[in-house]
Amino acid sequence: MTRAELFSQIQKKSSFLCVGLDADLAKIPAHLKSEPDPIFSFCREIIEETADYAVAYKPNIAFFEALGPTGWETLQKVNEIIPREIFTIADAKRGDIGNTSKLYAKAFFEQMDFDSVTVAPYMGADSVTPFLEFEDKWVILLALTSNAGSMDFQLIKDENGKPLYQSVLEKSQKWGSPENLMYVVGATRGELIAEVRKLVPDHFFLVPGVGAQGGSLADVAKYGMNSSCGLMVNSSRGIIYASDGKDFAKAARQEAKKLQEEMKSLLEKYL
Ligand SMILES: O=C(O)c1cc(=O)[nH]c(=O)n1[C@@H]1O[C@H](COP(=O)(O)O)[C@@H](O)[C@H]1O
Repeated sequence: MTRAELFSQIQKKSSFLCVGLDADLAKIPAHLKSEPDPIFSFCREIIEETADYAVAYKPNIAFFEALGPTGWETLQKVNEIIPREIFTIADAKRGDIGNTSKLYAKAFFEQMDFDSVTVAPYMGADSVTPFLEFEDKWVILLALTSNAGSMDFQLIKDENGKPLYQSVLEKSQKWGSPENLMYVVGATRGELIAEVRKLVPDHFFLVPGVGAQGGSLADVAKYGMNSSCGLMVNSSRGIIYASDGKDFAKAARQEAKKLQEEMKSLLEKYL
């Protein structure tokens, strides 16, 4: 998917919502457990009920890998039922020496036809660029993550006072462009999102951390929105586990709708 196509969908739906498919067998409603593929049934209903409000879906690969070989088949099936105009993110956080990264890229872009994959920058240019060689496919590079552990490395300052995440942003911009490279910036980072936006004015950000992790959607829009929106804000547990009863998908729809309505007013305010 191109950047223009993504932006046009954001405008059409008045939404920049990414629904995170962190589908955990231990948390899905009990009545689904007798289905032949409970995780697929769960994701299918969630997708059907939230597709009107979502511009992206982000299956977190760990939740599928943890099921063993059948988990990969489930992931493939889930990706195939996501409507084609909706952006898909394989949240796999990959990155390795070049020839290995190339095969990770083939797995997610060719075997499974995801639009994007999350990649860790730690191993540097040759671990990331193999993912950037696929037409209309995207790397979403971890920049400033939402978790407490982001302090351990990302916020460490060099001798000039520059935090590591800023070096990641500066250097990695040379590897790709706003047409094939996005950044993960946690919603829990508040005003630091503005610092990131200053360094990368045009790139899209994937912003996890609203909902269960407590980040503020209003702050994300205030500090991070650009003239093409430039944001996809993810919520996983806050949407998909809104209810653990038979009404789980309808409850997910309500949560997605609530976020979309807030996003609509933020788009009207800042775009
Ligand atoms: O790359 C990510 O998606 C990600 C980066 C980050 O900094 N923080 C973060 O929470 N995530 C992912 O975003 C999702 C957040 O889920 P919820 O907290 O349930 O909304 C999970 O799939 C995380 O793996």
